[in-house]
Amino acid sequence: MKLKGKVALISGGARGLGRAYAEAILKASGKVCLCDIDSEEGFKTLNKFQKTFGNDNVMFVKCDVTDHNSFENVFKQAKRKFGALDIVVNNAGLLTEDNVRKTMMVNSIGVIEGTQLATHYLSKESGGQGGVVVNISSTAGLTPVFYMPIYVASKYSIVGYTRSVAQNPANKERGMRYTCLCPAFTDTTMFDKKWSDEGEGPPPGVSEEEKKGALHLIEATGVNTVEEVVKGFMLLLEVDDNNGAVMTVTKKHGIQYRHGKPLSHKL
Ligand SMILES: NC(=O)C1=CN([C@@H]2O[C@H](COP(=O)(O)OP(=O)(O)OC[C@H]3O[C@@H](n4cnc5c(N)ncnc54)[C@H](O)[C@@H]3O)[C@@H](O)[C@H]2O)C=CC1
Ligand SMILES: CCCCC/C=C\C=C\C(=O)C/C=C\C/C=C\CCCC(=O)O
Repeated sequence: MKLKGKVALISGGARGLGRAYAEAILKASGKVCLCDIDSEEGFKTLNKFQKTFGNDNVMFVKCDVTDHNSFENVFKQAKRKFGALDIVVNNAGLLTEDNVRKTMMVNSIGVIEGTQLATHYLSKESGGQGGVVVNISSTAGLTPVFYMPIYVASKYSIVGYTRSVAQNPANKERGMRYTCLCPAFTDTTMFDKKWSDEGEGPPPGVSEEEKKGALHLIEATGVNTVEEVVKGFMLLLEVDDNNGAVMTVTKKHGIQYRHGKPLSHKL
């Protein structure tokens, strides 16, 4: 897909990787509708982007992806402002091990409902022009990690869901493709590289013992920069014949496509 003039909706776009995906699309002369539950950060990002890319090319809508009406309102507003929608990035996510319902609601159901809304609002069948959905999972959606089993469960669900939706024979007629991006540890607020000492601390529900395991794993695997992940993300948008693609971005191996095989390492 050539990104010039294309319109993207990005959930969790106020900061971190979502904001970086948005910036990359804007730099490629696309237009972006950011949505996020954090409106303070969302409007800060909007102001910054408007200064660089112009008021006509970017908007922000406050939204909680676990509230279907709130999420659908973003699709409606984006179509109203920009007249079309071509790309949906289901990126909003959180990492906590002490609230299974919230984790599944945001990381799993938020992505599934975002995909359903994307199919409805983008599909040629319902008056759209077709387009691409990028669902954000994690390498923790392809391999077990003992200190974050709930997060892992939420991220595995996205890989299976995206692969399944991608197999629908109706996609061709609808002009839709569905892809999944699985970054390894990446240097954002969620990761907070100082969490082991003076930072915010490890995610809620992670014990001291598990913290040691996490540190060991982080040391062994390394930490992606945001730019490295954005490079993979842009490839998923730009390459047209990748329906069903699952891409990992890791410090050691860079960008790789996965074909249903589990990662080789044991954790
Ligand atoms: N940072 C990392 O190491 C990795 C992150 N990921 C995934 O990438 C995505 C983005 O992560 P980061 O940018 O690192 O995290 P982040 O914490 O910096 O950003 C996540 C954004 O999602 C928003 N959000 C959370 N709950 C929401 C809700 N209910 N409705 C709307 N927005 C909501 C937050 O307000 C925040 O702006 C997440 O899905 C995460 O699981 C995947 C692999 C590695
Ligand atoms: C205790 C948690 C530490 C902080 C982690 C913060 C964010 C992590 C987000 C993720 O999505 C986790 C990403 C990767 C972990 C999963 C597997 C590691 C193996 C990756 C590899 O082989 O390089």
